[in-house]
Amino acid sequence: MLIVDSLSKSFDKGKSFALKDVSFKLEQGDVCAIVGESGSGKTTLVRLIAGLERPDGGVIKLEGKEVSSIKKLVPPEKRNIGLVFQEYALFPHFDLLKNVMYGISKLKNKKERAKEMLELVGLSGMEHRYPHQLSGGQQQRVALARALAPNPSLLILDEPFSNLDAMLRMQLRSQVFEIIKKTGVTAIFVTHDTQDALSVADEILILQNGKIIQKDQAANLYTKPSSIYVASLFGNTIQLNKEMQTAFDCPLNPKCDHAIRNENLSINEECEYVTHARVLKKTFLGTGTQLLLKLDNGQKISVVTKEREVADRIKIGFNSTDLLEFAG
Ligand SMILES: Nc1ncnc2c1ncn2[C@@H]1O[C@H](COP(=O)(O)OP(=O)(O)OP(=O)(O)O)[C@@H](O)[C@H]1O
Repeated sequence: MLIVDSLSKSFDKGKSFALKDVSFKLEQGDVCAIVGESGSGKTTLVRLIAGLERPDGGVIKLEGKEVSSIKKLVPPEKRNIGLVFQEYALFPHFDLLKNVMYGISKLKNKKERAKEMLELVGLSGMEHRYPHQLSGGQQQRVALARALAPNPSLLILDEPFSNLDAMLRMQLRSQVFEIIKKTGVTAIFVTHDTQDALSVADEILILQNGKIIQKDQAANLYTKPSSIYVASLFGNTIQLNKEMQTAFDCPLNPKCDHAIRNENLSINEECEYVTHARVLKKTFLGTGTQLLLKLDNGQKISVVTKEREVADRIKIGFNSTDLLEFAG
């Protein structure tokens, strides 16, 4: 459905690449999250797919047709791609119905379609309100209705929840992806929030310095990250370097790198590998406590525990089944 093949883009005459040799495919109905730190190339990738930039190399095909290459650039409005951005980009002087109708040029029954879309996003009855009369979450649902109205072959959502507070973000995230699944549209969702990505995407693509470093199903990315970097994107991870291996008395394969996830560390429980530690600092987080620990060999680590009451001296450990191993 979408094929991205060896895509490259630089902005300073080839001196540094914003994207380098990026290839992936999406099938009809796939929901793929693109995750990466600031500057990793997420926006450049979706701008290339949307036709807002021309690639320096590589090809993009949509529904079997070449839409981008060095030689060819099908304009954005001819790609049948729906876009939803962080800023809702609604017309303030149009009511909701007109805002949604705006995106539909080809369909005859524009009004019915716009009403249907507003109903889909849970805003029927509000057709004649103006954007300023809506909350941020409602405005983002209008933006989604507008993007879906022309029945796009691909929907791109670029950081759509960044402007919203945590509670609303969670609610809207599940509503939006329920709607996306209901319509069966293929979707690309750009985010720097790995929780967003894990909770909604079938597949996650990780970008680092303009390259794909892993593309996998959400559960696999969490359990089988390809590097410590990927592991640490999905939660607090403690690297088991030589000193840490000595502290826990767990000599590991020297040809590989190893790490353990914070949530797999046990406090004051029987484990295969244990050490003792002095608690230097306790910070109450509500759901648990963050501890700054000084292990008996002098290493300092920071961990989060669900315990609220923690003694000043503790036993800390983990089991070999929870080890993450990466080719060095
Ligand atoms: N129009 C441009 N001109 C020059 N350099 C650019 C341009 N657009 C992007 N870049 C550079 O390309 C690289 C990738 O940028 P991009 O905006 O794609 O990253 P991003 O992952 O979307 O970041 P963020 O999460 O901060 O939006 C960065 O080094 C950026 O400075």
